[in-house]
Amino acid sequence: MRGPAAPGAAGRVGVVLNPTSGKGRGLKVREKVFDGLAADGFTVHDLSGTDLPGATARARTGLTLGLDALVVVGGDGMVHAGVNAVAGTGVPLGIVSAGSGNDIARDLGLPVHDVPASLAVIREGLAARRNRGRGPDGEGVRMLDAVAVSRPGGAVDHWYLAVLSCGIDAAVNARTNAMSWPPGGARYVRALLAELRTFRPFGYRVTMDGEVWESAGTLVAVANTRCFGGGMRIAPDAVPDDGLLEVVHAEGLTRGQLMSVFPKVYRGTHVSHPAVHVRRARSVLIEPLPALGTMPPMAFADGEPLAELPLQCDLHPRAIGVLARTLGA
Ligand SMILES: Nc1ncnc2c1ncn2[C@@H]1O[C@H](COP(=O)(O)OP(=O)(O)OP(=O)(O)O)[C@@H](O)[C@H]1O
Repeated sequence: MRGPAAPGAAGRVGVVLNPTSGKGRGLKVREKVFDGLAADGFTVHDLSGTDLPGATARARTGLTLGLDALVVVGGDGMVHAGVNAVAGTGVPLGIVSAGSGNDIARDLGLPVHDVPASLAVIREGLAARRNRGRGPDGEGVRMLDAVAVSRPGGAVDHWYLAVLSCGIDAAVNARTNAMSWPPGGARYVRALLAELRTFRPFGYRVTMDGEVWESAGTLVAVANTRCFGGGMRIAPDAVPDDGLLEVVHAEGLTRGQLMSVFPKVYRGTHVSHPAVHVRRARSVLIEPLPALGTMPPMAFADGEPLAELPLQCDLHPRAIGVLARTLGA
């Protein structure tokens, strides 16, 4: 059995924990995470905040401590915060998944709702990295593409790792967040039904590496990984380290078509519907096109509200290192 490692011998990590993630799971696992990292020989800095922007800001500031890794504890929103802190810095991200959906951890093959297994990945990943020298890549760290989001022609405002969407799903998300009743999942269903009742297609112009698509549409999603929304395979063939984004767009579906296509998203079979199109690109500009439909909703990325259109998404190959299982382990 492993005994406790000497304090600080394994390195220095910052931890950003969301106590509200997974309906309070984040708070429940708090002690286990902090005690576990200390027992593994890490010096641990608590960089948690009181909300998502606060957590992101504290994580960014914490990087000046000279961290060997930033560890996020929570769901996809916390991975989003971590990505916004470490993108392009060379500091790897450790993920302890304690959220509701955990789409990113699942897509990357990381443990879900298993703190000891997540801590083992972090410990072993950093040990493998130490043994190989501190280069950006190598065993223990998986380099992934990340997506920079900006206003057209502007500076980078945000990063994301998984999926940006400004379709009906984003409208449902926004409506759910604005409701205080009923509790739990029923709120999402109620918002979905309300959105379907009043749905009129959005007007989009999407420019993908110069190719332009203009249409009344139901959804535009720009995906680096496969899933969003707790297991919906919106881009079933997306690969987060292939240097390409998958752009999924659905034409202006009728309510009936929507009801039949929606369940297929869980298996990823919606992409064979004749009104659903998938393109690969590195650079994607999404603009509202009022002549063809209503104003698309605010974009969500990694499940978090991001910004109104127009938005430019640019793929940056291998911009993020995520602590992952050592090959062969
Ligand atoms: N102290 C906090 N730190 C970070 N985020 C917080 C905090 N308090 C509330 N939040 C909110 O928690 C949300 C992110 O939650 P997170 O993604 O970690 O868990 P989840 O939503 O349960 O899981 P998933 O996104 O995987 O479904 C954000 O929308 C954020 O506004």
